[in-house]
Amino acid sequence: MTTLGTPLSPSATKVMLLGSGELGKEVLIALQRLGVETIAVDRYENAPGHQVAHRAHTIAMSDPAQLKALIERERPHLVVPEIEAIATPMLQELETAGVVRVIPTARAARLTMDREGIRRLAAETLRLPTSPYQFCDSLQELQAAIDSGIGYPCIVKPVMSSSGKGQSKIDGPDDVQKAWDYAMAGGRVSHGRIIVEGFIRFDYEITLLTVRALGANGEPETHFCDPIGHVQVAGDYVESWQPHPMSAVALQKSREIAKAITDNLGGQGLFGVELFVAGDQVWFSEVSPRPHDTGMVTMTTQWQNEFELHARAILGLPVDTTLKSPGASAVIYGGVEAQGIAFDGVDEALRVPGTELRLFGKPESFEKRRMGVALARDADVERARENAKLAASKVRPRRA
Ligand SMILES: Nc1ncnc2c1ncn2[C@@H]1O[C@H](COP(=O)(O)OP(=O)(O)OP(=O)(O)O)[C@@H](O)[C@H]1O
Ligand SMILES: NCC(=O)N[C@@H]1O[C@H](COP(=O)([O-])[O-])[C@@H](O)[C@H]1O
Ligand SMILES: [Mg+2]
Repeated sequence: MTTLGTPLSPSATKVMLLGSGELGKEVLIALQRLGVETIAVDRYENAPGHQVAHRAHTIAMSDPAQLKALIERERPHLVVPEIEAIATPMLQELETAGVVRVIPTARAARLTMDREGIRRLAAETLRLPTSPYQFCDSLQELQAAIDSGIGYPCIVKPVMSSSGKGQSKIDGPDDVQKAWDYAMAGGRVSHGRIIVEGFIRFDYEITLLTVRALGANGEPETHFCDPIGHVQVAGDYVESWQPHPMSAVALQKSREIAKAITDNLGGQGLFGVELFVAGDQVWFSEVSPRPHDTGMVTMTTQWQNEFELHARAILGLPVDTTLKSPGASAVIYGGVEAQGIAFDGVDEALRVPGTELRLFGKPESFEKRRMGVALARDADVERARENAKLAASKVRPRRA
């Protein structure tokens, strides 16, 4: 049985988000709607989630001492990681000591913060199909890995990074040094290690949102959302849509892979399982043990979006993953480097039929920082894609 309390009272159910960007902001809103007391944490002031939570804290989440002190001070019932770069060994320590419950589990947060942890689990322990890969600590090791089997083209990524930071494609020997230097500069936590992956020539890639939620008997059950198709540029998502059509065989394989990896990671919550598909062949790429950026489309396509599903699942509540309407999302980048920017054209954007906008409220804009997203629903998913892109293009960020 789940019992929820009253926020800001002794009965409160308290949830702490570690990372409070655009994804955490929506989880916080979903929790607020259930009367949960929310605590938003991020590395900078006035992060999107800070603006909607009961309390906001700014700390270095990768510093175990700061993280421990804050958790001991706030004593949340649940700690919900929202980014990778967190002192996850400390979370494991606190979970083992019974101080907090980490979503979905501290082990899942630790394994997925490092590409090596999750890739070895998927490929070597669970034997899921993945791209060929090697881990390297120097430019020489990278060159040797390429020469001894990974070959060209290949992709280099820092082991600790996300949203394509530090990631680049190597087409031939001339690109190797550049890719190494870029990876060294781009990781989220300074770390000299990279993964080099053989390039998969997929027909399309999907995110399969997979929810582990408690059934009526108290046992975890797995629910799948309809597949989300997406386009990535330089390792960062620019467009997504749902549903993405798939052959019955590819869909079945995708669900089997998603079930295998999420069963192993365990706990309760929503996962974004990233898969590459060519014909009926499916490769596991990676998994987020939390809502996924490409899943923002569910804010317009599902009865319960990915953030509501996460909130419900972690609280032990039932979930419903059914589609409401086909739809699409398109990213709005900052385009300028400035604080407190203004967005022109919001009215023109919202005149595009069936559209909605989310402007995240990030205090500082960078050229390639995701500042908002346009959503569009339409019975025809291709028209939804066009409309989402059109609406996004009408929003013009500028220096205020
Ligand atoms: N081995 C590969 N072969 C072909 N394309 C790849 C490969 N690895 C990554 N990509 C492309 O780069 C994108 C980003 O890669 P990946 O998901 O590993 O990076 P990320 O930084 O963790 O991204 P995010 O945090 O946004 O999920 C993939 O969605 C895919 O389009
Ligand atoms: N692919 C992971 C992802 O999309 N994470 C989302 O981006 C935020 C960081 O944005 P920022 O770099 O602009 O601060 C994170 O807090 C999370 O919401
Ligand atoms: Mg990814």
